[in-house]
Amino acid sequence: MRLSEILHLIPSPTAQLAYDPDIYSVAINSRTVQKQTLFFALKGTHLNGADYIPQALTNGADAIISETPISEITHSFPDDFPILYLANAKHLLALAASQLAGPQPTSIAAITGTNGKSSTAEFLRQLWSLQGKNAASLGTLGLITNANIPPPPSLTTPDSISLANTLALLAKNNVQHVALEASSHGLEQHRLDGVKITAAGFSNLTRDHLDYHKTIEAYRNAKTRLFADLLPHTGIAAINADMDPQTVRDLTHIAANRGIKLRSVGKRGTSLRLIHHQPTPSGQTITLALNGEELAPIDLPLPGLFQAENALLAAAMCWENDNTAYDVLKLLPSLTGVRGRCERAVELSNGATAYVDYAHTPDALEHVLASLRPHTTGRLIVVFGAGGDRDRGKRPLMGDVASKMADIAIITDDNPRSEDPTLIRAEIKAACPDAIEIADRRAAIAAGLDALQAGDILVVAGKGHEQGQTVGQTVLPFDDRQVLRELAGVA
Ligand SMILES: CC(=O)N[C@H]1[C@@H](OP(=O)(O)OP(=O)(O)OC[C@H]2O[C@@H](n3ccc(=O)[nH]c3=O)[C@H](O)[C@@H]2O)O[C@H](CO)[C@@H](O)[C@@H]1O[C@H](C)C(=O)N[C@@H](C)C(=O)N[C@H](CCC(=O)O)C(=O)O
Ligand SMILES: Nc1ncnc2c1ncn2[C@@H]1O[C@H](COP(=O)(O)OP(=O)(O)OP(=O)(O)O)[C@@H](O)[C@H]1O
Ligand SMILES: N[C@H](CCC[C@H](N)C(=O)O)C(=O)O
Ligand SMILES: [Mg+2]
Repeated sequence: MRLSEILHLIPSPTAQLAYDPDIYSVAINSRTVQKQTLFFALKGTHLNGADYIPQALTNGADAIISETPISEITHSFPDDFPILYLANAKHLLALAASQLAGPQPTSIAAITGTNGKSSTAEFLRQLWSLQGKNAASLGTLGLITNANIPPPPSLTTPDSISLANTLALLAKNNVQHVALEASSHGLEQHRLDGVKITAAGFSNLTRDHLDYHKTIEAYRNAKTRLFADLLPHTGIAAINADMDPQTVRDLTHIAANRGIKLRSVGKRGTSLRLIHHQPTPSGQTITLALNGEELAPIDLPLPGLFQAENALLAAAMCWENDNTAYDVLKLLPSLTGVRGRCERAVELSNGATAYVDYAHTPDALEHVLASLRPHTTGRLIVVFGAGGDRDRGKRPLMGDVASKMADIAIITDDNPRSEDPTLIRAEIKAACPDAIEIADRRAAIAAGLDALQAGDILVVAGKGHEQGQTVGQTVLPFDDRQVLRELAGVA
């Protein structure tokens, strides 16, 4: 593809090119640049890609698009070398990456929200598979597919180049239905701008990631981009109507302005209204109304109201038109739980149980504890911490939730990353003074298990499916479920 063709992917390109090279690939990291590569020198969170232009040139870059004005770049270039300034090059990068990677799957559903993205994406993949479709999901849990495709780098929403390449590979392998997680970082950084989204879902918006977005409004605006900028007006749009009223108002407004028909689910939903949910030993029985018509109760083999909300959102993103909705709802009893999400890990001989859950926000912790409370006849015990190098403001809020909703709270380490774990624990404990503090996660889980009596439930929260604990730069092997099983003697 000629550089000029790439530039024409956005409106009104102003560049005059003295030389118009043939471009085979795009790169955002100077280290991955090869010949015939267009290097995007992006302004990052920590570094400036413009500082790596010399390396990109040494590696054979044939053209550069820079988010730093050319006048500020000290490096000299060969005559006629195409280097162009674009204040926000990430949008063009995403478009170029998808053009170069090739066709994408025909149905791509993207889910955003603070909590529930991975679960909803995975439920949607399962629903499609149960319909006999070759489906995949992509997000925090990695790439889940039958196709033999290398996974993209482990982000919830991969960078736009990896994303475009993965989608093209899925399409080549005849996987035409893909459920993607759209993280707020990914949306804000335009990682999804080149994805041909056919359905969008919004689960909820509560506190997280304010270290990055600074304000809840900026965080909400990043997420609503999925509906405002990325979903075509003909696409399927589904929201959880029970989330915070401001986000519901914003999404309703966006949908009305763009002529998008919103499907809404939940207790306040109109497309799929949750009339009643009754916990059962293995999950819950839910009663729904589909477009106002009450249906026979459905057995959902997943515990917790939040799991019902995620399953309903997935269902609403799955049916193509109202006539096929009922067929999709018939599949709900066949859903299976998602790894590390309210996952029953151990059942002790005295009948007490231990769950692993990925709650790492105040709202998630509240939901998982509220969900498991009806399943206990005894006490609810929680082992939890908070990640380092992430939103500090959520720590006391998580402490507050634990102190109010659990009978015993044990504060331990999550992924401290570059922070001092003692200080992270202290920030949580400030709002949870009665908690027991045990730094070592394995010892904390052991203490939780030791405390279990008949009828009690232990929730080990925060790390879900994760296979490691990041301390400094080192990732130590750690799997909450495996540790629980080893300690309980059922490994
Ligand atoms: C804070 C953040 O989101 N950073 C992401 C961002 O990196 P960045 O642009 O800030 O990188 P930078 O280190 O400042 O470097 C600037 C530029 O210099 C380039 N460079 C740098 C070094 C070099 O030798 N040569 C070179 O060219 C870099 O490639 C980059 O283009 O863009 C990169 C490519 O897309 C991402 O890999 C990177 O994710 C980092 C690893 C990360 O930890 N991100 C987390 C916070 C994240 O995105 N999380 C969300 C999930 C959140 C949720 O759970 O809801 C996610 O989607 O995973
Ligand atoms: N609909 C929901 N409402 C509130 N909390 C939820 C909801 N769904 C999931 N949770 C909580 O959030 C945790 C993470 O769920 P999930 O992995 O599906 O979310 P996510 O949005 O993908 O998270 P991440 O941002 O880490 O990728 C769950 O283990 C549970 O504690
Ligand atoms: N995607 C989330 C995952 C958090 C998981 C938790 N275990 C932590 O380390 O904080 C984040 O990057 O904020
Ligand atoms: Mg996720």
